[in-house]
Amino acid sequence: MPQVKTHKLVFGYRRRQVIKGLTLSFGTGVHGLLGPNGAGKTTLMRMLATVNRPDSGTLTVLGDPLSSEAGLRSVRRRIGYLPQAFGFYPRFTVREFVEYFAWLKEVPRGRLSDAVDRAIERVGLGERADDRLKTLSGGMLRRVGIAQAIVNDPEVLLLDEPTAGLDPEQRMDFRVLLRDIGRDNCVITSTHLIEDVAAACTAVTLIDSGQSVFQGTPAQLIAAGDPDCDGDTPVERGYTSVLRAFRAAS
Ligand SMILES: Nc1ncnc2c1ncn2[C@@H]1O[C@H](COP(=O)(O)OP(=O)(O)OP(=O)(O)O)[C@@H](O)[C@H]1O
Repeated sequence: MPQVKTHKLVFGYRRRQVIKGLTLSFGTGVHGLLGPNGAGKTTLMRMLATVNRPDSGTLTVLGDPLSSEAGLRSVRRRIGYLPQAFGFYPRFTVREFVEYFAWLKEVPRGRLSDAVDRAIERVGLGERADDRLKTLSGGMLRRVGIAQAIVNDPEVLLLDEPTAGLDPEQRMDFRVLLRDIGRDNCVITSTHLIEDVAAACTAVTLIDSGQSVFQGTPAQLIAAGDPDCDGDTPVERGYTSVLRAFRAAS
């Protein structure tokens, strides 16, 4: 059974509908969530992370339809979420910050210290664990954000543009981490970097104007590519081809 399922999901800001009946399914693996600016990726991620409640439709995470407060609390312990813009306390050290999230996620006290150290090591910040956040670079802060998202070994990991600001070497290390976590869990990562999808994702979801355009494997997206479409790589041509076909049909 997929870890995350949406059925006819609808969400709007005031009267403007931005998610328009999305039916999607995400199982074990690494899912790249693609779409143009304003397509609704962040809004969808916030709903999957249980921050925004859908106006209508159903959202099922880890088998729970999220209809009770107890269900919500238990699901939140089992997911990890890196928001597009995440706030942090500049005077906290890396370790204090990640520890704080481990505590929020109710990681058992006996495992907390090891879980924090492991998360910090996995994002390559072991040497900076005792440095204050205000002394870190933008890319390092992004990695702290990833560390807090994985500290509870989440079964569903939601990452909103995680590679923004990472240097090429870090991006490659990050892909290894994604593949590692995605072997047994469901990882959904939104990105504008199509090459990240081709390199690290086992599945792709493409949305436009709050509607589903494509769900399949990177190979299927590449196969959908029209050689005459814009794009420097096969996967970019697949992206522009399916988007163009969807817009022409609607
Ligand atoms: N807090 C808000 N209030 C009102 N409208 C919003 C709000 N947040 C987003 N929107 C609108 O909802 C739509 C979807 O925005 P969203 O941020 O989800 O898109 P996105 O796909 O993540 O875009 P990007 O790639 O630029 O990050 C856009 O039209 C945006 O202007």
